[in-house]
Amino acid sequence: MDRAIEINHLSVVFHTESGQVHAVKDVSLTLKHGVITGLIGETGSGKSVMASAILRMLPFYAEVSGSIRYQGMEILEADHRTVRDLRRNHIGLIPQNPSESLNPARRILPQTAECFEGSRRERRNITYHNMEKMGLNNPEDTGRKYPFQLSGGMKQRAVSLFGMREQLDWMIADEPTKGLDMVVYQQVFESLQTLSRHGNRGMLVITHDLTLAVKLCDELAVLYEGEIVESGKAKEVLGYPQHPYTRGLLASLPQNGMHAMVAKPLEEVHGGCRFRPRCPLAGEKCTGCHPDLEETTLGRKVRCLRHD
Ligand SMILES: Nc1ncnc2c1ncn2[C@@H]1O[C@H](COP(=O)(O)OP(=O)(O)OP(=O)(O)O)[C@@H](O)[C@H]1O
Ligand code: NI
Repeated sequence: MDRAIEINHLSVVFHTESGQVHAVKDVSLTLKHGVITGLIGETGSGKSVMASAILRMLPFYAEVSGSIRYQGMEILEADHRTVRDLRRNHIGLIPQNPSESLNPARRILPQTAECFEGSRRERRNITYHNMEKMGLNNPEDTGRKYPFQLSGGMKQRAVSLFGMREQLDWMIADEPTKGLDMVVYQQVFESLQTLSRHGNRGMLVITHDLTLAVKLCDELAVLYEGEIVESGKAKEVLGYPQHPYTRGLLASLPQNGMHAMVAKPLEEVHGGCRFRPRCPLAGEKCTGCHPDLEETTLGRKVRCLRHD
């Protein structure tokens, strides 16, 4: 069976005391199994909310609409048991906030070993093995520690084990390389790549790191204010960006001269293109009309009226 995750017209609105937050707006995206899809965009653009929607981890005050299909099932309508099975046996998550995902009162080994199957000893050995793959080079020592005794980068790698269960079909990694030094970064990068290529694992990688995105990902979607503004092959999207926002992200990298984009306005933009207050190309028609995500060349989509 096709193991793709098909997201169609996904919207997420949070109803909070201070008002509504429309975090994801009509996103349609197919995550193909066997390739690595990257999700990039500034802080607050809706990346983690999308991951939570796939895993049905959104809070009760989130209003979710649209569809997320996986193996013939509608995830958004699945019952509790199915959702539990989905998280345990199908789609693993490497969460963005390792501290929130680790139990502060338990040592690392028992809480990571319970992701794996087998006898106590087998689980321990698999855990140590995977810790080493993730650059935790002294696993016995790490396993004995409590979360507060680990650095941020070590905690990040410890929670990575949550996504490494053998039987998982999919792994969603939310900022898997954040805060890692170069050596460890390389190790984590290689284990993600190996897991995708040889571990028969579909993968969605959420990151701020465009260098990681271009090296690791096959496909890429760029989110801006909860909307996809550009998508396609990672090398093409970042090699020849067509949306002014993607260009802005690239121009702000140190190796490209750190040209900062115009700051995001505090007020939400209503009507027309949401990026226009920051856009160097914005013209009159960008105010009147909200652009669709249109296919420009094969497999490439852009949401802009003025792209070339
Ligand atoms: N539980 C929640 N309740 C209310 N609003 C939320 C909640 N979670 C996220 N949001 C809001 O939804 C929007 C998208 O948040 P999200 O965490 O998906 O951003 P992100 O792209 O993952 O950012 P970052 O790169 O900083 O992790 C933000 O405006 C955020 O404040
Ligand atoms: Ni996030």
